[in-house]
Amino acid sequence: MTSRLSNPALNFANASPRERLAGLVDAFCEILPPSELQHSPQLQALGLPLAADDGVVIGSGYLNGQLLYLAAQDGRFMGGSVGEIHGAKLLGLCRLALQDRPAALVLLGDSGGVRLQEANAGLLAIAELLRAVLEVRAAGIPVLMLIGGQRGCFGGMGLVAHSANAIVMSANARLGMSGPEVIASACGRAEYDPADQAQIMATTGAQHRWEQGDIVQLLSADIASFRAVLPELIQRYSSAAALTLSQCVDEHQFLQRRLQAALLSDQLTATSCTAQTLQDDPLLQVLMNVSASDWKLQGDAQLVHGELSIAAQRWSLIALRQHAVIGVELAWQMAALVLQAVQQQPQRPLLLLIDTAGQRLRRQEEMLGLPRFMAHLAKCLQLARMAEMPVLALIYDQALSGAIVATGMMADQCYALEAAQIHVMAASAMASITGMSEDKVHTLNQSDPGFAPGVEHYWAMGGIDAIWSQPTPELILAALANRAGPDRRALLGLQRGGRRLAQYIADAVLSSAKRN
Ligand SMILES: O=C(O)CCCC[C@@H]1SC[C@@H]2NC(=O)N[C@@H]21
Repeated sequence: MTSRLSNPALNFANASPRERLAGLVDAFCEILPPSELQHSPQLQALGLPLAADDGVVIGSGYLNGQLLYLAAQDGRFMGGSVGEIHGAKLLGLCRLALQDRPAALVLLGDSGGVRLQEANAGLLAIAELLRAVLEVRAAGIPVLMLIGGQRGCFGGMGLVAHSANAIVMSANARLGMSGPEVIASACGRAEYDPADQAQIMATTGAQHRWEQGDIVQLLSADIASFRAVLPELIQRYSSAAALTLSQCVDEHQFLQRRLQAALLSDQLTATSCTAQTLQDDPLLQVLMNVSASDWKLQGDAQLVHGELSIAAQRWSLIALRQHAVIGVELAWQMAALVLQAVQQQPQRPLLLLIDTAGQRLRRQEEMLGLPRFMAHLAKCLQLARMAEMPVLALIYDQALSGAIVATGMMADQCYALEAAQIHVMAASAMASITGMSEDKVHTLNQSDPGFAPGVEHYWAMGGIDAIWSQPTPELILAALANRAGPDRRALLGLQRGGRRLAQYIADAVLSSAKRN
């Protein structure tokens, strides 16, 4: 008789993460099995439930004799959300994959994204995971995303899903960026009603994603169906795992057709931007501080782009202004600029100046697949870095959620001005999603480094390279000369004392696997 733990006939949505993994591969072996060391201190401090695996199971198994590394999120624990430990287990697994070269890395996404109770560490964990997944792919190892849980895959995990080589979903599952609660808390229930299941499925459900071409297979709900598609997918992507320029160009054209079909703009504004037109905009001060002359800039109310000189060096520039809100159009337009720079000026460094109020909270954005557009932008930035094009980011005002993960946090180095702020989401939405009172959220936002939007907390956690009082050409050129190699954010968080567990846990994954 098949034990319950390895029964592929089980319904994927109702099965636990360990049941899903045991049914998906042979001889699943868990790395970093449950222990009190994985209890989240932040959840403990808030008096919330704890899990001895922090809501994610990682390990290895075999399929047709091939070694696979796998991770399964537990949507039943804190919505499968990614906190410091949860994220570090996934990061450690990616690093282990780079070292051991399995036939594929298989992620079973079941998550609302950033764990809001660990907002700052969760946001950084997603940024690290997004980059790590692309590094696994760059090493020639396919990354496959399987979505069949009750939670679906949302927020930052929606970005991670779209950074994989392929996504498969069962018909019950959902994939998106902002869920109905988040959108309704910002725009009202008339925009998106959390009680309207039919509307939710039509907006983010697997059938809609399949019809749009966002996923490669639509499956029935049993674990066996997921198992059955893996060999062909592994084979299909084993010689085409890495991100390439032609893939990014194809994706860009595919998304352009989607924008055109929705009658949305795929045009970059050609209106010239001068000191006069930018008057009273904080962006102007930043530009004047770093570059005395020789600007060739165009743009509109949200996006300025072009080229300028910093000391003797010519730079490409992409600047978000006036708390720009990133929806599908703006994400696509920014990706167009990055691709253009990679193709036409690869020797020039790229400067990203960031002021964003986050992702656009609208139902239509979800229909059109906002996380796919934002992941495309992130992938184009990764492509630039892979092409040895230096990418520097400076947050000069606001930065929120997926919008900073897909932009500044994809740069080689990310700096911030003293007065800048980085948030995961607005306090009212945070309260409505977590069930905390708005007063409690405000108190935490004032006092708790895990929540507070001050950039000093992100510096202490390793997410910001340095905080500048004023940008100067000297600082920018020194940053360029000091271009970072592999992602050291977790290590910096440990060294600076603001985020100790991420590096410990990622290292523990590597060393515990060696002992097995
Ligand atoms: O589970 C859902 O239905 C929706 C989850 C919404 C996730 C929000 S969107 C902004 C923030 N970033 C994340 O990664 N998660 C939250």
